Amino acid sequence: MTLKQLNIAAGIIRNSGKEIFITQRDASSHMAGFWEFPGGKIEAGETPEQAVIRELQEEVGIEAKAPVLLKTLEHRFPDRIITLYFFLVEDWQGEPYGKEGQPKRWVKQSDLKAEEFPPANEAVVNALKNNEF
Ligand SMILES: Nc1nc2c([nH]c(=O)n2[C@@H]2O[C@H](COP(=O)(O)OP(=O)(O)OP(=O)(O)O)[C@@H](O)[C@H]2O)c(=O)[nH]1
Ligand SMILES: [Mg+2]
Repeated sequence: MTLKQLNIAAGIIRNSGKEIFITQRDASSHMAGFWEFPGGKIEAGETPEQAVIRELQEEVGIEAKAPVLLKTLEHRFPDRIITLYFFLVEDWQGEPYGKEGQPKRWVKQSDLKAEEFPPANEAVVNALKNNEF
């Protein structure tokens, strides 16, 4: 069996009150119903940074400025292997919203719950909860 290999860039959008903007994955998508850091697939010819900037425009309607790469990790799902690039975004223009109609909320960093996110997010969510970033 060959597993799909995907490269994903996601943005951890954090405001000055240490709240993080998260969105809920569509019922028809992989990891449906889980909450996520907005983002998506890195396209051919794009850097991870270019991809996170584009995805945040498309999904939540902001212009991210100077995203900072926090963590890169690989996760094997039953049907795919993904490499995730997590960026911290603390500077942006616009107000993030669910541009594709997806539910969204701001959550205090300390109130994040790893079990609400796909399993690949566990380490980064726990690091945020523990104030490592
Ligand atoms: N955006 C995002 N994706 C994540 C996270 N954690 C995680 O495992 N993923 C997985 O990474 C992949 C992201 O792909 P996506 O569905 O967002 O891709 P995309 O925005 O390019 O969507 P499209 O395929 O509809 O164009 C999915 O398999 C998703 O389950 C996360 O925190 N944010
Ligand atoms: Mg996406």
